[in-house]
Amino acid sequence: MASKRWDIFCRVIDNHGDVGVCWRLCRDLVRRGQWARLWLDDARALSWMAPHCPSGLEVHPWPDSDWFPSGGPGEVVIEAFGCELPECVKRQLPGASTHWFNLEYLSAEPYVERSHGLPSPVGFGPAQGMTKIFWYPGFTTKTGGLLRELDLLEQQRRHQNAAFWRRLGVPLTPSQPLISLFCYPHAPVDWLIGQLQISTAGAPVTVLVCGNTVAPTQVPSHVTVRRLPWLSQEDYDALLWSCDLNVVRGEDSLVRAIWANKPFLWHIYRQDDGAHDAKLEAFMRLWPGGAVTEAWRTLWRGWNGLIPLDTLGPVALSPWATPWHRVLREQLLGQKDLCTQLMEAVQG
Ligand SMILES: Cc1cn([C@H]2C[C@H](O)[C@@H](COP(=O)(O)OP(=O)(O)O[C@H]3O[C@@H](C)[C@H](O)[C@@H](O)[C@H]3O)O2)c(=O)[nH]c1=O
Repeated sequence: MASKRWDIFCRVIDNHGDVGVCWRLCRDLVRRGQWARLWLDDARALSWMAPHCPSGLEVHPWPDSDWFPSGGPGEVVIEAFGCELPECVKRQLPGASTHWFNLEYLSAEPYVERSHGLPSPVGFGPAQGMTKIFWYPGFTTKTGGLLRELDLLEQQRRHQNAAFWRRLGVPLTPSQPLISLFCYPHAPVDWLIGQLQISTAGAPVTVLVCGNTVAPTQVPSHVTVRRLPWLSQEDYDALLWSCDLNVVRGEDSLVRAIWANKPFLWHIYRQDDGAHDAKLEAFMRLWPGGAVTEAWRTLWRGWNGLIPLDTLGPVALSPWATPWHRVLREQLLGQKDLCTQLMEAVQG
């Protein structure tokens, strides 16, 4: 496809998912020969998430109300997660840009298929006459898809665990399970560590505490807890490939946990109106049936506070290799990734 100029706008709400998704998208676009500019109101997280900027990709501060570079916006403009475009950009859209997308949050709920691709014609204001398209990432062929680099499987094949752990300074103990832990502060982390003791019958386990995750306080002697610094996004992805069980949070890490091909536990972003409940259930409906899968659903509900933990009884987290995550991954690998779909949408 011919090279186009893409402008992606993102305002950081909290945490790192918004920047994480936009950076990933930009990176993927430039790897496919596109030009991308990422406009951020808070770029601090990029210092660890993205220490290297690939050529073809520029990061800029959020444009102020009356300044935008000469040349105007690119052919494709993406406002991420409903962030309102700056006035100066809106004014220049007609005539400059042929495509305008609002990239939405990821969900497996049914509204995603209904809403993906819906046009919103702008009837007044500086961008009058333009049409904004709602782009919903998702888990079915009727949605905008998931971010997945074209060479992801090749990268995973080439990945060398031992060298990776050496670089991270994590000592390896043969056959000792490794667990990555990335979750919100309200997660019942001590409970999880207690369950590990049951699952492994007291055999040694290493828990790698990621980012700003609160470390467990009640640590039995067979559990080693190590804190990792914020890693680059590429290293974080590789961490998920290298662990035996991944605990992830938010949406970007969820997708990466799926691609990692390892069992995982999702700590969903909690919403005040309780909307996360339906979102979690919708995601778990993607899984295949069976008793083991059902046990994992119960575990996920407990971990996310949807059912009381004391009704769960001991939870067997092992064997680590439960089949449901593999089935899901295989199914999703057969679908077109988000970047391919977006590029096809703007072709011509
Ligand atoms: C732990 C870690 C994460 N990361 C990256 C992976 C992801 O791109 C990003 C984390 O984003 P998420 O997984 O989505 O979790 P998050 O909790 O940080 O982001 C959240 O932000 C809220 C505003 C959204 O509404 C939520 O839905 C969610 O996206 O950080 C690293 O690059 N290095 C690290 O060491």
